[in-house]
Order: sequence, then structure tokens, then C-alpha cells
Amino acid sequence: MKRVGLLGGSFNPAHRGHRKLSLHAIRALGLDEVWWLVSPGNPLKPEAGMAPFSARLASARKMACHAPIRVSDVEARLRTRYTADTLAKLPRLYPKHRFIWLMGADNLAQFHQWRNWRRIARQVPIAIIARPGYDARAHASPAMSWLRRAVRPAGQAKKWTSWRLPGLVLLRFRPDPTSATRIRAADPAWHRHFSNVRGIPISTQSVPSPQPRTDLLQP
Ligand SMILES: Nc1ncnc2c1ncn2[C@@H]1O[C@H](COP(=O)(O)OP(=O)(O)OP(=O)(O)O)[C@@H](O)[C@H]1O
Ligand SMILES: O=C(O)c1ccc[n+]([C@@H]2O[C@H](COP(=O)([O-])O)[C@@H](O)[C@H]2O)c1
Repeated sequence: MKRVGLLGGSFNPAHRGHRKLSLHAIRALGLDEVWWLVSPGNPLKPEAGMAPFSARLASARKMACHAPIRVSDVEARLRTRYTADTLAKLPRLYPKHRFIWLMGADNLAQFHQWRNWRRIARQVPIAIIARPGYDARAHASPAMSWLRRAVRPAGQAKKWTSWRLPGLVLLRFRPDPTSATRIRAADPAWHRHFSNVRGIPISTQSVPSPQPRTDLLQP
């Protein structure tokens, strides 16, 4: 059984905050790997300002290199944008894997706006990573008032495969202020570094190894 943390994101672009939180989560939760699920398009974010999928994927691959982090385009191939839909399909594709959903405190603050968010919390355990400027809002959020009774002590973090759901743990590492918004503000054309010379989109490879639906998941 492989223990996998899922970090869904726009990765517009990927940055060292993603890498650091993933490495910390691997240690704190006893994970074999973290998969970065590069979103074809966050349903709550405007398309304007979103770099091409291929550039976001390439930036994630670069940021993930030499770490137990796998970059996945599975949502694009499954044609799922809503996390609840992705989470409904993944266990069927990877029956020998166990998944925990990772997200920063900024996402917990607006989790109640996600489609079927209560269902998500019943589908997978969740680990929240503290993020400078968002922790108070996350704790006061509508989702947190529902989830509060599901919070597990940090000492149970590594036992997430046996939690009753919903179950959530708050992970507190040294907070990292890096954000993609700031990176875009400093370099709005960052994605040009990830296009090849002819402007042909970079192909999508580097997917977690498929379990039986090889037809669907082969690059
Ligand atoms: N510095 C960070 N600390 C904690 N969590 C983070 C950090 N950066 C990103 N995350 C989390 O990683 C996931 C993917 O983040 P995303 O790709 O949206 O990056 P971002 O920096 O939040 O982007 P943007 O500024 O465009 O919203 C989200 O769950 C987000 O909360
Ligand atoms: O399912 C939803 O309704 C939903 C709404 C907003 C965000 N998400 C997911 O949250 C993850 C983080 O997105 P982002 O843009 O904040 O990096 C990413 O996997 C999105 O698909 C999902």
C-alpha cells in the first residue's frame, strides 16, 4: 500500500513553498510520495492571468525534481475540475494507494465554496498547512466550524489511514510566505521560460504510474 499526499493546485507557477510544504508533509504524515495535481482550471479562479496548462505543468516538474514528488496531469485527462470528482475516481484507478488531501490555510478559508465540500471531507483525510496571513481566517471559516469536531491531535498525524472520516490535522511548519501571486507580480511573463523555442506546448508526461486503467492514464 502506497501512502500518498495529494496537493491540488494551479501551480501558476509552482514555487518553493509547494516543495517545502510537500517535504514537511511527507515527514509529518509518513508519506511515500506527494502528487501535485496540476489543475486544468480552478473552478473558483478566473481564466484571465492563468498561464497555459503546459507551462504550469513544466514549472511544477522543475520545482519537484529530485524529491519524492510526482507531478500529475491526471485531472486534465480525467476531465475533472472539481476535487470531489477527482477524488471519486482516483481510488478506482489506484486501488493499492491511500490518499490524504493537502491544502494551505488559504484554501481552508474558502473550502465551504467548493462543490460538495462535505463529501470531500468524507472521501479523504485532510491535512492543513499553516500559511502566513490566512490562519485566523481559516480557523473562523464556515468549513472549519463544521470540521472542528473532526480535528485530530498532531500526535495522530501518521495514523491517518485509520482515521474515521471526516478527519483533519493541522500541520504547523515554519511558515513560508512564498506565493504564486507575488511571483506573477514580479514576472508576469514567467511562463515564457517554460515554452520551447517554437512555442509548441511541452508534452504532458510524468504521471504517477497507472494501475489497471493503463488506457486512460498512459501519457
Ligand atoms: N507558502 C505556502 N504555504 C502553505 N501553503 C501553500 C503555500 N503556497 C501554496 N500553498 C498551498 O498549495 C496549494 C496550491 O497552491 P497554488 O498553486 O494556488 O499556489 P499559490 O501560491 O496559493 O497561488 P496564488 O497566489 O496564485 O493563489 C494550495 O493548497 C495552497 O494553499
Ligand atoms: O472542487 C472545487 O469546487 C474546487 C474549488 C476551488 C479549488 N479547488 C481545488 O483546490 C486546489 C487548489 O487550487 P489553487 O488554485 O488554490 O491552487 C486545486 O486542486 C483546485 O482544483 C477545487
